[in-house]
This record gives sequence, C-alpha cells and structure tokens, in this order.
Amino acid sequence: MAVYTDVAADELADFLKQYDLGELLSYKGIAEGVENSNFLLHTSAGSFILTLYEKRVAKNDLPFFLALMTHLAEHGINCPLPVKARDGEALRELSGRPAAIITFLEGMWPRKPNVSHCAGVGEALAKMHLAGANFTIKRANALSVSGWRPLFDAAASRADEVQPGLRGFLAAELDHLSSGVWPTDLPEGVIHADLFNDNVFFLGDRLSGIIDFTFACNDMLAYDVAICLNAWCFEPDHSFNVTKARAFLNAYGRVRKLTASEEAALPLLARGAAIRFLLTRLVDWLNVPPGALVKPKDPLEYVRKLRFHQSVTSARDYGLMPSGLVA
Ligand SMILES: Nc1ncnc2c1ncn2[C@@H]1O[C@H](COP(=O)(O)OP(=O)(O)OP(=O)(O)O)[C@@H](O)[C@H]1O
Ligand SMILES: N[C@@H](CCO)C(=O)O
Repeated sequence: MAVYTDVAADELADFLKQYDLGELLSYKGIAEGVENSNFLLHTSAGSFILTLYEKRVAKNDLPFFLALMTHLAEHGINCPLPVKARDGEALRELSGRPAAIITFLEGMWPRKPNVSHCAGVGEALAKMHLAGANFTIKRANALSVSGWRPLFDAAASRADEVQPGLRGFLAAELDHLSSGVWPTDLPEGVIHADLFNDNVFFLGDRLSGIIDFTFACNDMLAYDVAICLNAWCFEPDHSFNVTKARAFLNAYGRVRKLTASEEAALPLLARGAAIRFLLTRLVDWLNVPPGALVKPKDPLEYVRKLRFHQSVTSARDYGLMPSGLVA
C-alpha cells in the first residue's frame, strides 16, 4: 500500500464513531505497497488496517473483495476480516474515497523468500483455490489480455525513455498474446491475482496469512500459479530459481493437482503474468502523483522475467516432471 489520500486525525476520530472499536489511540500511514492508501490504526479495541481504495479499484467491486475475505476466512484461510460498522456495513466512505477497516494480521512478509517460503505459498495458494470453489459472487479479471492493451497505450509513447526498444518489445509480445493463443478452456475459479511476497505473512517459517485481495477475481486457476512463479521464483538478479519453482509447484500439486492442460499452458500463462505486471509498473513509473507517499516498483525487473518465459519450452523448465510426477 501507500498513502495517496491523507486523513486528518479529527476526521478519522469522527469516522470511527460509526464503529464499536473504542477510542482512536494512534494511527500512521503505511508507505509499503503501491495501489491503495493504507493506515495502521491503534484503538482501545486493538490494531486494525484502514484502506482507502484508489485508482485501480472500481467501487462496484468492493463488495466482492470484502465478501471474499469473509468467505475464505470461514473456509479455513487465514486472511483479514472486514470490520462492520454499527449499521452492519463494512464498506463506507472517508475523505471522498471508498473505505473499509479490516482486522490486523500478525506476521511479517519475507524480504528474502527461501525455498521453504515458496513451498508454503504453493500450499496456501492451492488451499485458497479450493476454498474459493463455492464462493458465489463473480468478478471478471479486469487485468487479463483485453486489459493489457489500454495500459500499453497509456505508456507506449514514453516507454523507450525507461529502456530503449521497450515499446517495440511490448508491442510484439502483446500481439502474440492477443493472437488467439491465450487459453480459454482451463479450470477456473477465484484467484488472488497478486500473491506477491509482500502479501503473504509468515511467523518464522510458518505461513500465517494472506492479505490484499483487491485484484482477486474469477479466472484460470493456473494463471494464479503463473503469477506466483513470477513473484516468488526469481532471484534479486532476476535469474530464475528452479529449486524454488519446484518446491512451489510440488506443494501446490499436493493440495490441488494441476491438469496436463494446465501444465502445458504454464509457459504462456507466465508470459501473460509477466507482461501484466510489467505494464502496470510501467504506467505507475511514468505517473507518480505529486506528493504521494509511494515508491513505484521497477518495471524492468519484468522485462528480464518475460524474456526468461519466452525462452521456456515446457513446464519441465519450471521444475515439473512430465504428467505432474513429483521431482
Ligand atoms: N490485515 C493486515 N494486517 C497487517 N498488516 C497489513 C494488513 N493489510 C496490510 N498490511 C500492511 O500494509 C502493507 C501494504 O498492504 P497491501 O499489500 O494490501 O497494499 P497495496 O497498496 O494493495 O499493495 P500492493 O498491491 O502493492 O501489494 C503490507 O505489506 C502490510 O505491511
Ligand atoms: N504486486 C504488484 C503491485 C500491485 O499490483 C507488483 O509487484 O507490481
């Protein structure tokens, strides 16, 4: 998260009068993250996170995110719970933004993910996919293939300022991914769609919870797997770590086995996931709002990752044995 919209102390104290959360003791903006404005609140009832939803979040989608967290928590996934105000509603408005308070989750996100973290994420992702199976509200993925072209159009004219040749590289990849190759017949369900290391908390080596459902949607389950390969299985120098990928995929497969079609589609899905994050990062890199407390993420990291996936010929390169045999 970040802070794009500031909240004054008296405004926040007034806002909290709508809840049974006691008295506001202290609060501070959270600089981490890039999407929404977030505050850590300490009240006489405990610690909470206040989110003001910003640019990429459509207000109509908020009931989906809030209901999903409740559903997942009821189905054994450790994630924050929306806090309802006295009128029974969790979704409100503050400083002109849609806003919600969620419960605080203990733990730390891993700054340097290791193989054991990757295995933990694989298991948790598969459990989340199973837990989401009977969630009835639907939300299409606004950042799938048809959502990438507008991002490209918004950044194209300045892309070469970030890296010479980037515009042509992105255009060629987008043309490929939108030429009819993108899978349409893989198993679908609720996906997190942003399960990066800063959205997974650990207590020691044990995964303690998952946060940040603001990109969650219905899409191919294997696309979520591909997002995690990008987010968890590369080193700081952006080289691919097949040991981490194998640990992640095997742990996922022990809970929910990937089908042969899902395995075969992984290289393509990983390319799609890489361009999705490359494009949102590029747009954000070129458009930092003046005065915002935010550190934009490096888009070029995803150029390297995308080039790697372009060189992959089968899921074996990600450490999977043929037909899902555990390595
Ligand atoms: N429920 C929670 N419990 C404890 N800490 C939280 C919780 N929600 C958010 N945080 C803190 O706020 C930070 C940013 O949160 P979050 O990832 O939801 O923001 P974001 O703007 O959507 O970020 P991004 O999409 O870039 O990951 C987290 O890394 C964590 O430190
Ligand atoms: N997790 C994303 C930011 C939120 O979409 C990234 O690292 O680019």
